[in-house]
Amino acid sequence: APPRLATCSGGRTTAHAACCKWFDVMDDIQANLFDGGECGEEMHESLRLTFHDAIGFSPALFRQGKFGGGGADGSIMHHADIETVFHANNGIDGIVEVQRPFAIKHGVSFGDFIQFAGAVGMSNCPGAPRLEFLAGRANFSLPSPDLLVPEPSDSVTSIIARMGDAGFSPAEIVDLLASHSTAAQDHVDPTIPGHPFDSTPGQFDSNFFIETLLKGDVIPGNGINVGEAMSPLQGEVRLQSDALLARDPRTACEWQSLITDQARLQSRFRAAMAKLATLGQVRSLLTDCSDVIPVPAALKKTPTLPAGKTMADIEAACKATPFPSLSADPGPPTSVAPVPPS
Ligand code: HEM
Ligand SMILES: [Ca+2]
Ligand SMILES: [Mn+2]
Repeated sequence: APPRLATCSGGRTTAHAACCKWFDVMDDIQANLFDGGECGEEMHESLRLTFHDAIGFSPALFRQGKFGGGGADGSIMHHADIETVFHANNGIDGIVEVQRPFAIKHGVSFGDFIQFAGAVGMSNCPGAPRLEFLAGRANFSLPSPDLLVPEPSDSVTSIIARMGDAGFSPAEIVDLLASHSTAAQDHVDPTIPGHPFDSTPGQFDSNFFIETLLKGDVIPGNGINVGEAMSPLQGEVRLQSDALLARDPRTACEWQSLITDQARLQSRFRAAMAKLATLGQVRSLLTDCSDVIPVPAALKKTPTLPAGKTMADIEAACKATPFPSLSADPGPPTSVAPVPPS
C-alpha cells in the first residue's frame, strides 16, 4: 500500500501527523528569523547554536559520578544565564534570545527548536545536505557543566579528547567542521565582525577545506588574537584550531577527502549532524520529521582555488593520497566581503 501521509497547512504532507506543526514553525522562522530564507548571519549563528547546546554532554563526567550535561536538550536556552557566560559561548547569547520567543510562541521544546532552526537554516545554503530532524525532546534540562565546548586555542589532542568523550571520531570532527563553510567570526577579533572562515559563507561548499590549507600570510584586523592563525585572503579569518586540524596526521586525510567530492561532503556532514543533534537523547523515542526540512539548492560550480593562488600555495598534509589538482578562479586576488550583520 502507498505510505499514508498526513496533510498539513498549505496542503503540505509529512509521514507523521505529529510533524505538521513544524511546517508552521518553518514558515515563521524562514520569514522572521532567516530574513526570507537566507544563508546569512542568523543562519550561521543558529548552526553554531546547535553545536553549543549539544556538545554539553560528557560520559566521562558521568563515569566520575558527576552530572555530565544533557546534550541536545535546550539547556543553553533554559539556563542561558549560566551557559552563555561560559568563555567558549562568547556571543551566543544574541541568537539564544532571538530564538527563544519563537520556541515559546509555537509551544515546542527549546531542544527541538534549536536543532530545527539549524536544519531549516542549513537548507537555505546552496550545496548543503538536507539534514535530519527528529522531534520530541523534553522541555526540561539542567545546566551543562562548563568547559565542554572546544575553544579555537585548544590543541588537536585536546579537541580529539573532548569530542571523543562525546562520541565523535577524529574524522567526524572534520566532518562537523564543514559547518565552518557557512560561518563567520564576531568575537575572536571583535574589530572585524562578520569576517568569514571561507570566501563563500553563503554556500555549503568545500572552499573552507581548500582555503584552510593555503599558506597563511595575512594578519586581519587588530593582529593575531588568541585562537587565531594567519589567513590566506584579505577579509578572511582562520581559526588556530582549523589551521591545526587541517594539518594534523590524525585529521588531514579526512580534511582533504572532503574537497572534491560534494556528495561525500554532504553525506558525512549529514551523518555527523544527526549524531550531534541527538546527543543525550534516545533516538527511538523521537519522531522523524525530516520530511518537513526543505531540499537545499545544488551548487553551480566545482571546487577551485581562489583567484591569485596557485597549487604551490597549498600546504598539503595527507601523506596517503596526493592533493587534488585544482585550477584557480580568474581575476584579481580574491578579497572576501564581511557577512552583513543582522
Ligand atoms: C573544534 C571544534 C570547534 C571550534 C574550536 C569552533 C570554534 C568557533 C569559533 C571561535 C567561532 C567564532 C565565534 C565568533 O567569534 O563569533 C566559530 C563560529 C562558528 N562555528 Fe565553530 N567551532 C568548532 C566546531 C563547530 C561545529 C561542530 C559547528 C556546527 C556543527 C560549528 C559551527 C559554527 C558556525 C556556524 C559558526 C559561525 C557563527 C556565525 O557566523 O555567527 N563549529 N566556531
Ligand atoms: Ca562556503
Ligand atoms: Mn556571527
